[in-house]
Amino acid sequence: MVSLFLVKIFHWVYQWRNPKTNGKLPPGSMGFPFIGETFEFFKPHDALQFSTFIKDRVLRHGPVFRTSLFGDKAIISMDMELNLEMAKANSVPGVTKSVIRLFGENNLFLQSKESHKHVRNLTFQLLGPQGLKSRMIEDVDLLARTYMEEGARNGYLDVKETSSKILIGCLAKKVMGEMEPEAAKELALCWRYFQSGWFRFFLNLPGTGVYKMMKARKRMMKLLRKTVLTKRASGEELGEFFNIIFGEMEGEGETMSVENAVEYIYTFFLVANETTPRILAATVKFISDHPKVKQELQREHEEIVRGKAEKEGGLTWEDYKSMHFTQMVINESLRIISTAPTVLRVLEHDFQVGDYTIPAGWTFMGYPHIHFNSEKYEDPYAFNPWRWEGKDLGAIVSKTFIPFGAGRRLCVGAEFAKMQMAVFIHHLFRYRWSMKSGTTIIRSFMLMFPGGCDVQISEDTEVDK
Ligand code: HEM
Repeated sequence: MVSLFLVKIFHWVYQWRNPKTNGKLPPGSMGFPFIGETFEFFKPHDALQFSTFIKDRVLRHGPVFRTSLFGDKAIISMDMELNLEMAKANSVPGVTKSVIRLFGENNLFLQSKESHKHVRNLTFQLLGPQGLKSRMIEDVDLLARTYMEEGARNGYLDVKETSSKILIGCLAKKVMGEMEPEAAKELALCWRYFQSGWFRFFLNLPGTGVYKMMKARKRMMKLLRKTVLTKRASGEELGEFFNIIFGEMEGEGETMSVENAVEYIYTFFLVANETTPRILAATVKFISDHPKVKQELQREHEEIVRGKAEKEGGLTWEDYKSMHFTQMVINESLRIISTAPTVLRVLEHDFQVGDYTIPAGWTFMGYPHIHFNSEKYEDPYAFNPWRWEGKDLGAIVSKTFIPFGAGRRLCVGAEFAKMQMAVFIHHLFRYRWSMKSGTTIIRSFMLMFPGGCDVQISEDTEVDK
């Protein structure tokens, strides 16, 4: 009996380590059953370098190898051509089971090609250049100014947290219109439970990050749903986003159910909050570490302030577009901090790569290794915004630059993120500021700041005072 059990176990382990395919799999190892190589993959590392997990395997197996992460079979690729091909050929997002649970099984971003196309078009109306210009920049500007002033009064501000507050504040207003103070408070509270690390574990067990996130999700969805239904019943104005989503602006019929609309909006809150604040905090750290960059930014932003007829005049879209050096800094920061995969897909069909076959159903994770190719970027590990001089700063994707992914799942919030970062930097440079010494950036898939990411600013150091 025992020996039969052992044979079964060995067989199971053998099958796990040698998955069946229609061809030859790329080299690699699958680790332990179920857990795979997840823990090694997540070991924290210097954020400006690829992890030892990746480096070791590239040395051992070459730029394309197999592994198992988060309970799924996966292919990791450092090959840019393959990454772009996969991004174009596949439209199913490569997200973990915990992420699917969090985003909602019926989330339109995860549904059929048609619904995905529809939400992308819709998002473009909300967050594309026209939407940002006409309805976003003003709010981001006002919130950034307000929080910066608050920080100056306190003597410091946490960059990640402040960026998060700006994002949530701005999205909440666009989504809900004027919100009951109680509801706004409750919405802010939900974020406390949205901790990093939630995507790692695929089991929703009490005490885990996933469990807390799922609870927060439920609360937030309930709140959004209630606000929408109450406002609609009383004929009160919803925010501009819901007006557009429900097609009321153009006097069209309803295009999306309340349920789907709430889930769609929730996706923004979640994704936006997990990305921009971290990248922005890293960018501020890079600026702080490079005095010449800081000096050039100071010059650019002082010039914008000087050019204003009124000192307190808000930023315009033209001001934003005139921030050339700031945009060079943002691009450089996005390039150098991209030490994580940016093209994530589940393969829809078997895919042939040279002698190897990548099976349908496997997760594909494409790393932007090209960002560190010395033929494309001289001295690639150096933070040098001037390398972007004369380049198209508006492009969010190219053959050598994929911080926002590529193809059919290219980030829909890229323009919004870049604008928010630029506006934040502008307001930061209204003060003489310094980053708290000892700030470090590590990566455990996501960017982390173990010592925090505070900057010291004060009212006395306001430029032009
Ligand atoms: C600097 C900040 C950001 C970075 C680096 C970033 C990066 C990415 C990446 C790498 C992808 C996957 C693309 C792929 O697999 O090809 C993605 C997708 C996505 N991002 Fe962003 N993102 C950022 C900010 C935002 C913001 C602010 C929002 C929303 C307001 C947003 C919404 C989304 C959505 C909805 C998707 C899924 C798109 C789809 O499946 O069609 N992102 N992002």
